[in-house]
Amino acid sequence: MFVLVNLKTYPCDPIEVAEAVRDVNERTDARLAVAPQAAHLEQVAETGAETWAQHVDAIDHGSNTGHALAETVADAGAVGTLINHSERRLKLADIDGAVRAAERADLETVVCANNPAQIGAAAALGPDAVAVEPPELIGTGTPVSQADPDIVEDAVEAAANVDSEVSVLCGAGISTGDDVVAAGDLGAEGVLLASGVAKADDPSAALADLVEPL
Ligand SMILES: O=C[C@H](O)COP(=O)(O)O
Repeated sequence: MFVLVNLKTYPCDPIEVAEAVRDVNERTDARLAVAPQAAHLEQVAETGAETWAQHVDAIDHGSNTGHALAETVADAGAVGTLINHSERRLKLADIDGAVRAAERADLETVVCANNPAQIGAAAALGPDAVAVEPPELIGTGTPVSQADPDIVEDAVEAAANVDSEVSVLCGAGISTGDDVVAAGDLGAEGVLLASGVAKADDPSAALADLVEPL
């Protein structure tokens, strides 16, 4: 299972979380990665944790201001990027452009979507993975794998119908090892989570709990 921890703009210490991701990753068969804010990418990557960007733009080098260029994100040490997170929604053409930009910079891609229909459309753009996240469950602590298992199974089916090479992650409310196991039982190959780790008093213990049953 792939466990991708998005730090959003939570007021956590990105280095503390990244070191915990690195250390827990060494003790499990699961794959752990962390997605800090853009300004923290380099410091986080230097810890040795697998580092992802939260977003890249559909742009190339040139006359662009206030954007995230995929090559710069990769230079900072990121190996992958989220695209179209529920809190950073893009138009379809910009999702496509961001996937192409990430490919150009050799970044792995996870395109987020709200529901199975959008997952099918996202998979058609050829990312490495898609992540289904019902927006109403994000940050609630109520796991999607428990509150809405059908959405995960339907997303897995929708992606497979379009491109069987595209992996499916699920997210929203995931905070325990049981949630991760339930996601896997529904066909997800990974989970995307944030508050369960970023808001935890002890991020290292929260991460250890997440991967303990894997
Ligand atoms: O990127 C992470 C997702 O939006 C899930 O957030 P959450 O784990 O706080 O529900």
